[in-house]
Amino acid sequence: MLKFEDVTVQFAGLTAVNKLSFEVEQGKIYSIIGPNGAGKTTVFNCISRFYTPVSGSITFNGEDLLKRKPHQVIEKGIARSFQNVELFAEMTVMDNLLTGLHPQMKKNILSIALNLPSVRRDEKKAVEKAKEVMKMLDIEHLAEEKVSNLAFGNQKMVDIGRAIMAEPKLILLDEPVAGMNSSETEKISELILKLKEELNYTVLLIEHDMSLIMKISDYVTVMNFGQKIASGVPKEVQNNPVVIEAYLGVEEEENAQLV
Ligand SMILES: Nc1ncnc2c1ncn2[C@@H]1O[C@H](COP(=O)(O)OP(=O)(O)OP(=O)(O)O)[C@@H](O)[C@H]1O
Repeated sequence: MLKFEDVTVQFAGLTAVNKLSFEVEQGKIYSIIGPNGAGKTTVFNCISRFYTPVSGSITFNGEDLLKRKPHQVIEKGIARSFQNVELFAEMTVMDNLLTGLHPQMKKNILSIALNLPSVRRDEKKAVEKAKEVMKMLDIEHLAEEKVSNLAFGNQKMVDIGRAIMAEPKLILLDEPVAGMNSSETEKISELILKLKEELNYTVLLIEHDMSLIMKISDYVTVMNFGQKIASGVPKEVQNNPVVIEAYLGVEEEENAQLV
């Protein structure tokens, strides 16, 4: 579904991503892990088209993603949540979710101004959809709360909910459980599995929480200093000495494990 081939990203002499190649298969949970500054978020920013690689190619369902602009990436079916929640703080949860609506459901300005029946019908559908998403996230009771009044864990839920509103084919989740407590983390873990198993989403996940990664990922790629240093199913990666060394910065005994 998503293919990176030899992708390199540089910022004024710093190589943030170095000849990175990987492929994400449809319907799987694919995780990218690595120490701070490894280049993980830069990978997401390339997919979202905020950054342009200096070389390499990125394709989505066979189409060259690098020819697309950020809003076209969303139209192609790729939505994301952000590491540092990016929401409209002074708007309600419901209104924030509505901003994530699939682009096809957004009507042109003229039909909105004329308040056409079709617009009213779509509005109703959109509100129903937002209610469904809130139910899935267990935040229905917060619908009319201002985002700025919410605890951080709930703000993250809304951020993920907004991405789900677009009904993406591929969802990019950047550290979805960072700053969450264990019950919130459990909720997100169940949600990600549900997205895959019930809604057939493909998930690309960046996360530092190793137990979550090991529990829900189908496949893991490990980055360090912009490069892929290992990849495989969770068990393979977990026992790989190169990975352990990258995380700990020191050689560990043979049977050392990440979790
Ligand atoms: N817009 C930018 N301008 C300059 N340098 C950048 C920019 N974006 C990222 N970098 C640098 O690229 C490198 C990779 O950053 P990136 O945010 O992708 O790492 P990361 O693996 O997501 O880290 P973390 O786990 O801490 O979020 C870092 O050295 C970072 O400072």
